[in-house]
Amino acid sequence: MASIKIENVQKAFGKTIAVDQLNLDIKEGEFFTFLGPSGCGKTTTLRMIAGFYYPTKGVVRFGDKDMTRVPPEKRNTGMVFQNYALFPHMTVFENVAFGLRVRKVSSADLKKRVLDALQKVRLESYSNRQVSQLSGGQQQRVALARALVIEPEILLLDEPLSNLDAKLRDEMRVEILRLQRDYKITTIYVTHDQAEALSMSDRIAVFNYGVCHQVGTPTEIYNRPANDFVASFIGEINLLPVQVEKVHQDNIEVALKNSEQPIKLNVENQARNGISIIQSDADLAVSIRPEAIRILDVTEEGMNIFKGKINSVQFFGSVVNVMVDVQDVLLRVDVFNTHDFGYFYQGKEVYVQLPEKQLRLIPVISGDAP
Ligand SMILES: Nc1ncnc2c1ncn2[C@@H]1O[C@H](COP(=O)(O)OP(=O)(O)OP(=O)(O)O)[C@@H](O)[C@H]1O
Repeated sequence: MASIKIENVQKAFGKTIAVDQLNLDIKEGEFFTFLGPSGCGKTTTLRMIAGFYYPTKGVVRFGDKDMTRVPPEKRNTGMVFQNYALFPHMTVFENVAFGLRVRKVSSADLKKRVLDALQKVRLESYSNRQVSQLSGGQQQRVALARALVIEPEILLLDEPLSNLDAKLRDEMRVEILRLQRDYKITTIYVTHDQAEALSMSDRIAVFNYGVCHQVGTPTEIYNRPANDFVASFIGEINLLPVQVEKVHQDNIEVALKNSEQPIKLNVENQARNGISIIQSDADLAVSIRPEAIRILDVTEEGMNIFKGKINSVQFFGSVVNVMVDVQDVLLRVDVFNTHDFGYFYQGKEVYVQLPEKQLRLIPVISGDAP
């Protein structure tokens, strides 16, 4: 097991800067996910950790050891790829044994370790099968066993589930987490699937255009996004452009920019996204998750309550999505399906409450993409 430190790393391919000014501190035994859209630099970063690429600038450390220019075979990392990268004409046993044979492990030890690894991924009865006779999920288990059998310090998983159907994906998520906990191995998981990232990770780094925008636990990333990119990449969100009117010690008064009549909101004044953001030149928005907005039949005492009209209703089974028009600002509200059929309908007048603690004042950076 090892911790991983990435210090001011940049990777350029000619004029393309694939990764820039990257700093990450991944703890021993952590399940750490790189999340972001296609081409954002996830795989390039993983490959710099594996040693397949060397950084253009910066340092990669495992524990205190500088690994920046150490070749892959001297790093003790196990890697699993999206396309499995198995040898199709070899048996399951031989695929898993491959890394041990390269390391010249004695045949008795080799047999024991391969069978142990196959048992861990529940494929012990398949050891003599050709890999080409296995299902996608089984092949991915072989790839996992092959990576784990060498007892790596670090496990690197590059979109390992993206070739599997939805049901198998769910099963393999559980399997990977179980293995990670059994082996207590520092794991980096690359995905563009937010549900995978939120449900599996200890912490997540969110990337876009080669830049890491936020590192945090799944709840931090979801509840306290650092900017509009993170907010809208993960889950559904209402993003309301605002300008700051007044700053108080505990809260900030903002005014919505696009409303017909002035709408003022009170937002909690947090040190993290309060003063420093207000003093910067960034455009600002208030973000709120659809499930955090309350719909009321009658108005109540309280802050941030506005009269609106239902614009549309969509039924999704457990959740009903209600779009509410407040002074030309359209708010997405998700409510649990606990009301009678027809309770929400187009044109119905309602009140909405945007609870102060659920509102985040965040910088708008999406215009900055190269
Ligand atoms: N070997 C290479 N040569 C030139 N450019 C590259 C190379 N590898 C990656 N890039 C570029 O670097 C950027 C980041 O690519 P990378 O593969 O790291 O993204 P990613 O987030 O893993 O994407 P995906 O989810 O599609 O795999 C992209 O613009 C890509 O085109």
